[in-house]
Amino acid sequence: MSDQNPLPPLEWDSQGVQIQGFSAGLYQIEWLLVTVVILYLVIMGLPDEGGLGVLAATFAYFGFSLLASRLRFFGERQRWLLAIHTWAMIGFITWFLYNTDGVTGPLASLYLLAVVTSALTLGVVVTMLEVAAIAACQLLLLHLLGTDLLTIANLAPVGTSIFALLIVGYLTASLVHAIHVSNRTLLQMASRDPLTGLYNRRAFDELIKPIHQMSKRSQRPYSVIAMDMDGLKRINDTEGHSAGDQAIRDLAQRLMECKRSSDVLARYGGDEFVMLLPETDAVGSKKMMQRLINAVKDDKLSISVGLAAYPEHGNAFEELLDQADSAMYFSKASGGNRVSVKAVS
Ligand SMILES: Nc1nc2c(ncn2[C@@H]2O[C@H](COP(=O)(O)OP(=O)(O)OP(=O)(O)O)[C@@H](O)[C@H]2O)c(=O)[nH]1
Repeated sequence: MSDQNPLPPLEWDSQGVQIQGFSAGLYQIEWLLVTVVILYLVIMGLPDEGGLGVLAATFAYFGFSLLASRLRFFGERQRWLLAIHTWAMIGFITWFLYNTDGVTGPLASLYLLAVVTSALTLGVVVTMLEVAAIAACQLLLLHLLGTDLLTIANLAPVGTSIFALLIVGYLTASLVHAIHVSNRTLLQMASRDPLTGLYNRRAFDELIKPIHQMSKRSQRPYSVIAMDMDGLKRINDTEGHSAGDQAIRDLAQRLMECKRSSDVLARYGGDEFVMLLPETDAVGSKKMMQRLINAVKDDKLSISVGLAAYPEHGNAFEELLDQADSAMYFSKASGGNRVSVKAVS
């Protein structure tokens, strides 16, 4: 039915989507870190003390990253599992620095990779905590390397680099948060009908795909409902366009109240609504629609309804929607305010 680009999941956790999209970038950052470390070791040679340890840690870290990228058992949508990646990164960098040029050398800026990874995916608070963890690691390193922690001259370089990490982490995480917010707003605008707040046609066409696939696999039924309001033009002509708008909103409200939470409801256009009822055959959905017709009568509204069910009326969603549509036109031609299951030629 629709060749448009697929939407992200509609009830999306924008940060979750961001994390998912970022997973490829995460491995690139990890492998960049390993490349920098190996380049350093090739150019500078293995450190006299702990050289083998550094080499072993580098291979272990690379193996961890490779395994995570191949097996995908970390499932980057889960934030705390992604946090494990950044902790592993911080631990590896700390071990590397311990065995090479310590906290005060240029290699300490490798911590930026962990901070940026965290800021892109885990938000401001977690990133600030990660910077605190990096500060603790740096102080521990200074202590292990025998530096006097009580002198300002020794602490100043660490303080400066931590301050820089804080700024980079905070600004990056804030920027990413702003992008989440605007993405969420854009998605809302692209997937909702502004008058009723229901899903629009594009969103509906995307949402029904997984339901159709699931029913096909399990051979469980589902029903497609086409609904059209009766007499909207008359309301517009006699009471004005805003009364027509209100009638559409009232109907949408009723439909929302009557449907189950698993049912997918959308305004398809004008005074036309569609609904998909998972796990419901034609008999069940006809009963439900009859109840709905009675319920909208209380609002002095009337609808014509047509329905078709999978698999009894067709195997493709488009076919079912066509069947439901022609059944709806049959209801309309029969005087409206009724539900029909199959169109009569
Ligand atoms: N107020 C309002 N009117 C709309 C909206 N969208 C479409 N319409 C109008 O609704 C009317 C629908 O006309 P018809 O398709 O003939 O529907 P009807 O008057 O309900 O007639 P039947 O469907 O035959 O019962 C048209 O005049 C459209 O301009 C909307 O968002 N708000």
